Amino acid sequence: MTQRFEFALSARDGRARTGLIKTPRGDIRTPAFMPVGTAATVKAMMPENVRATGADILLGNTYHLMLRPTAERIDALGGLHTFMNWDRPILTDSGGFQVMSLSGLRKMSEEGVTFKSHIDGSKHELTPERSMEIQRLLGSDIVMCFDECTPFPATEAESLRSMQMSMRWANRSRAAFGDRPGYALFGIQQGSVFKDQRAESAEKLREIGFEGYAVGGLAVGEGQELMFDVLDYAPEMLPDDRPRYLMGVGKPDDIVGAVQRGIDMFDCVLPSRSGRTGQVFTRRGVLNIKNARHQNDPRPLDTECRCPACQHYSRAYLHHVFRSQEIISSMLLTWHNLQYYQDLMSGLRAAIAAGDLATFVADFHATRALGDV
Ligand SMILES: CNc1nc2cc3c(=O)[nH]c(N)nc3c(CCc3ccccc3)c2[nH]1
Repeated sequence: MTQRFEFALSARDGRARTGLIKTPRGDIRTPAFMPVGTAATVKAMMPENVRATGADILLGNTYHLMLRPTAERIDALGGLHTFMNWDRPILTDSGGFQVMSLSGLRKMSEEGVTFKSHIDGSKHELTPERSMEIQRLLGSDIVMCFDECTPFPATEAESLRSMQMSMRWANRSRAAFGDRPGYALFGIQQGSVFKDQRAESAEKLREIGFEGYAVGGLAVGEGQELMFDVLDYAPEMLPDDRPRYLMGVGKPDDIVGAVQRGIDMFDCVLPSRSGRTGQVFTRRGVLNIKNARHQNDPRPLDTECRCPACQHYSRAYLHHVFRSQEIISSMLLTWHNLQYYQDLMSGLRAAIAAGDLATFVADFHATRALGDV
């Protein structure tokens, strides 16, 4: 086990890369999908079962945990790893994105953001310094800079102002983070869909220096085509030898396209959240188990899947427990969707290592086009 945070690339295929992030709490195989554990739990999953799907790292959330149960209480109880019984790496977001998407009444300034809790209306403040302190109290292994995710659409002027404030906040985040061997601080590139601004942001982050870099400001409603247009140049503006994390992405085909464009790390609520609404990901596309067409179907969700849902239950059963709003429905569908995502990532890693990513991607799309999900 290393006491340092290291990233080693083991193979490349075009712009795609596969490698390993080594941390004191364990290794992360890249390209990696990181399940979201917002309130110190991946909903409907026990941590050992999240690990069983193949996940090497989980995500936590500064915004949610600072409101409830508070970072100070989690720290007093031994930190987030002990608190949620996950001893492998945890990445936490810095909170700004969630404030803008969840909180009531908020005021932005150069200092940071003040807002009212969506839980009880109490007043709170987040600044780069406070965000670093919260993430330190939580004990997260990968800390994200406090930034503003520029809303989409934004004019060039709005985007430039927002990005430049995020870069000043990145400076303050780096200063407040301090010297913490084995822990990593990731910078977040902004600049919306403007190439020159993405370049300016990347240069500023490189100047400051981070252990990893995120492409922020995407998956905010711009659509896949525009996202891929940005990814055609933005990732490669970031240091080649450090992990690149595309925040909030995404659907399986978003991930495949982003891996082809040089992204190493992903997070998305889709597999867990949509699982609870009956949406199921399979190699032949997406189905919704709520549909009456499944009520007599004895087949598993996906014949190639090794998860408990596919090994022991029929579509008919899963339809029944979903319709009956049984708790096991959320458990089995979440497990299956997370397993599907992890199997997709291990397929991508193997394909890059073998130098035949193009074949993998062609098969991925062809299988989904077969229909008959
Ligand atoms: C769904 N789309 C989406 N686009 C995002 C852009 C940004 C961005 O530009 N800056 C930051 N800081 N976060 C972003 C997030 C949240 C990702 C997250 C959620 C939960 C836990 C850990 C991490 C985003 N999510």
